[in-house]
Amino acid sequence: MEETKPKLDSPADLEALPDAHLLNEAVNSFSFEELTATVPDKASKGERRIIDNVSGIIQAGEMVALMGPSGSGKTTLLNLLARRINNVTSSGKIHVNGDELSRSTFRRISSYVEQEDHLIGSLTARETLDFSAKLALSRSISGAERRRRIDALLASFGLVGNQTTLVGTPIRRGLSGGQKRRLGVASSLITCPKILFLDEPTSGLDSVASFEVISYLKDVCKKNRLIVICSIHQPSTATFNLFDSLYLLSQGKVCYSGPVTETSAYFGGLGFEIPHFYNPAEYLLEIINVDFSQNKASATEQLQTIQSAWSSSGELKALGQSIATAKENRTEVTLEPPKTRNQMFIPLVLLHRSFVKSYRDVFAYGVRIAMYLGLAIMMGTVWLRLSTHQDSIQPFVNAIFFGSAFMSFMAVAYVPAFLEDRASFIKERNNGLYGPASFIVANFLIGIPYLFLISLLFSIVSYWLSNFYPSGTAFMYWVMWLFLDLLAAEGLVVLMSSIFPIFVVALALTAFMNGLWMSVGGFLVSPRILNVFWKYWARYIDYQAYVFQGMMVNEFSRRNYQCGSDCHCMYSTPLESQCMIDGKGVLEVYGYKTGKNGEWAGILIAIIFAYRLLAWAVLKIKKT
Ligand SMILES: Nc1ncnc2c1ncn2[C@@H]1O[C@H](COP(=O)(O)OP(=O)(O)OP(=O)(O)O)[C@@H](O)[C@H]1O
Repeated sequence: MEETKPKLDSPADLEALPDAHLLNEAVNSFSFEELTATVPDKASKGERRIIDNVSGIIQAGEMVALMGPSGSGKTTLLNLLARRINNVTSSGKIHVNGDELSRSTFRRISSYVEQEDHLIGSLTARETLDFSAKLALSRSISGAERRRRIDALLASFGLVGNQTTLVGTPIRRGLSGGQKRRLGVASSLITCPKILFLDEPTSGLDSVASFEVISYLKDVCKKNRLIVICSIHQPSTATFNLFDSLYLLSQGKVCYSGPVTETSAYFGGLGFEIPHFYNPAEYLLEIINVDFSQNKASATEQLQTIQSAWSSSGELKALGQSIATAKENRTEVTLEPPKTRNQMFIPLVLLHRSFVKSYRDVFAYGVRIAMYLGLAIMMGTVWLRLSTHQDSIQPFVNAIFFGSAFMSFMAVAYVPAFLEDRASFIKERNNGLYGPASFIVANFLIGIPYLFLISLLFSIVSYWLSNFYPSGTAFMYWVMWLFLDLLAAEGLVVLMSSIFPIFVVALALTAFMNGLWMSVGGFLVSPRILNVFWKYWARYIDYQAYVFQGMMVNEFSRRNYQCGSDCHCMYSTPLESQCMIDGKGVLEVYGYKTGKNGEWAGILIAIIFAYRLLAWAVLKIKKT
């Protein structure tokens, strides 16, 4: 049915502030020829074309919809056009102003907005744009100019009234779905791209919110001569009519490409009259859809008729002519020389952003602080006021194991927060904002104060309640071991989640690795009798082993324990004649030497850096 055109939130929002920086003067046309993508086909053991010979040309100021039934190849085509494809075999040519551009120049003039927003929920709309601007823009751009650009973008996308509203987290409601989408688009415009790709910018939105997103986008596109290409599922009539051109795909082939205003005449000419009061997008999708048809054979025949009509159409010939003319009149894309960004400044901006997130988003660190405090109270009350009688020796050892191994095991709670940060990083890296080194450095630095706070709080509660060796120095050593333990455990989470950025897999693998380190760490099986397979490699890179032995030495190197009234000592040490056990005797059973704190702390620091370095290497290689 024909819908009425929804109204925008506030027409005043559309009175955008001057946004001359967005004006595209460099790109006049974007053309592509004979784009084809193939994937291996398991059924035929051959290849399957998922994009088949697609050509087109888009002029500056034009907003284009890539439309088609589910699985028709919209996302693949969008990724091909954006030169982001990396898991299919592709061929064809892409030109800007009739010229072939290098990948790096293409990156500079284009931006990609993914379906998932990957916005940081605990930032306000304005802060989101401000951090994007700080990351993207050269420091030679003044603060006043940056604020002017942000004001212009907020106004252009109707977000002035919501600039101080949080994006929203699972427990704090923030912007609406449509406002979030508009903010995501606005933040991708901070780098002033000339060509903007959007993957289903209206998915998950109702028709009013979808209309708003697209109409704000159209306004910005027209005013600034941008090229905007959106894949879109099934727009309402009002939204469909906002687009200038349509690329209609089915089974990877073009069924029509050209002005939206001419679709009705074109399909009418083929005998597919779009009924009055019917959503044209819905009708077009219906006539080219084979999957949901009752009669597959006749639907396939109909689709083939439409596709062959297009391939022999005058419109396609005219399109080929326009592409050829653009190539003949090739003009160079002239851009200002790239302004260098201060690479030292980027980790600081990321650090600042993570800091804001960490104190606003209870899930980032708040939940973990509470969890560790709970564990500290549990540990302190279970191993409550242990004495220096020999009966407490084993409970002390057990408590040390719990304090080191279990604490590092619980670092898996960091997986979701890291995956969220990683997703933001991938999006921002793909849009050329910063690389994995800045991300890893900032992520490491922001964790330090929080992990130190967790170590200190945990120790204050549990150390004294359990009655570990009561001296200030021993307490500080304990805090140090725990702190290094948590830094290494977090490094392991970062590494595993970088390799396998899927929540359940990252969680399972981190837990598996920690389980392994726990098993070979020295408590469950004494290093003296650990089998050679594990003994000669795993133990040396097991961060938990160094923490365990450091804490053991901290407790047992300076304390003696009473054997009780019957003078039957569990450990034979030189103090046996005095009915006492020298704590060093306990260490001997485990094979731990004293005086090696510096060496062990050094190895732990090396392991911490190795985890981060490996994570950096993984992020450098893995692009998605
Ligand atoms: N890397 C790949 N390997 C194998 N098949 C692929 C790959 N990428 C896409 N395909 C297949 O290509 C076809 C087109 O996929 P694409 O995601 O581009 O369609 P779409 O129109 O965007 O679908 P939807 O609207 O459901 O998101 C689908 O059949 C999909 O399964």
